[in-house]
Amino acid sequence: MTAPVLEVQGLEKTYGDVRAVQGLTFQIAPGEVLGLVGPNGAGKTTTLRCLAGILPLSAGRVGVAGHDLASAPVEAKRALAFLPDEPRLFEYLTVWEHLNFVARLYGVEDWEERARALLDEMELANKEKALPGELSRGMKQKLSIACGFLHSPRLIILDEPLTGLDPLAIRRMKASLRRRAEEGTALVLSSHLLPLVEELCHRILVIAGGRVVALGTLADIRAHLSGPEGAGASLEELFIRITSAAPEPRSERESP
Ligand SMILES: Nc1ncnc2c1ncn2[C@@H]1O[C@H](COP(=O)(O)OP(=O)(O)OP(=O)(O)O)[C@@H](O)[C@H]1O
Repeated sequence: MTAPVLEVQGLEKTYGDVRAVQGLTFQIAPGEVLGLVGPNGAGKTTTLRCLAGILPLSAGRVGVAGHDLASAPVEAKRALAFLPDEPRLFEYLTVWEHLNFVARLYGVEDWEERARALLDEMELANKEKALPGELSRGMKQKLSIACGFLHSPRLIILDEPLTGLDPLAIRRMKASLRRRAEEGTALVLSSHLLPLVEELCHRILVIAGGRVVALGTLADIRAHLSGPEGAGASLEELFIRITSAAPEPRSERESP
């Protein structure tokens, strides 16, 4: 069996006395796309930020491409890209300078050729000299994604990747993500757009109240949760059924 790109074991994150995420354990293989879905406040963003090494875990471990995120953070982070829902750009760097900066950070040697290809792919080829202030919301999102793809990460973590994109850009972005998965990149994708998750993801992790309530293919989740009568249920129908009974995030003052 190929080694997993992402290994998560017993991930737990508390903020003060709020247990935002607990007992999260899963693995992702190369080329696999995992969808992370759950109601508002379920713990999705917290989970993604823990996987990216932005938030320290309260308990558990995360391994990326065989590197432990706590004991070998540089190696682990070198293997991943995190694309938050709000693009974060440098106000005084142009589009091209962003790519140059990222290339230098990650030591990408043939970056100019890759950067040009990515700008073409993201339809930003005529914006090389533009500053972020001159870009639309969707263009900023595309630049952030181009920066994330530049070092060919083994794992791409995306929070609501389609926010702000127009219908054509959405179609192209889905194709870009699918292509990277076919090339062996593992993806974790969090979204409230359930048809997107249904379309792109091989497996789906449903989280509610900080806990995993379902993990598997859509067919697994259907079979497990809805019985024969729900055989044709969409992810949206299953989601509503699963999460309407799920708990709120727990306070540590409550009993476990
Ligand atoms: N910085 C913080 N300090 C304290 N509590 C936090 C913090 N960030 C998140 N929380 C709490 O942790 C829980 C999980 O929040 P999180 O943002 O991970 O949820 P989410 O699934 O991403 O929600 P949404 O779909 O609304 O974006 C919530 O109860 C939230 O109030």
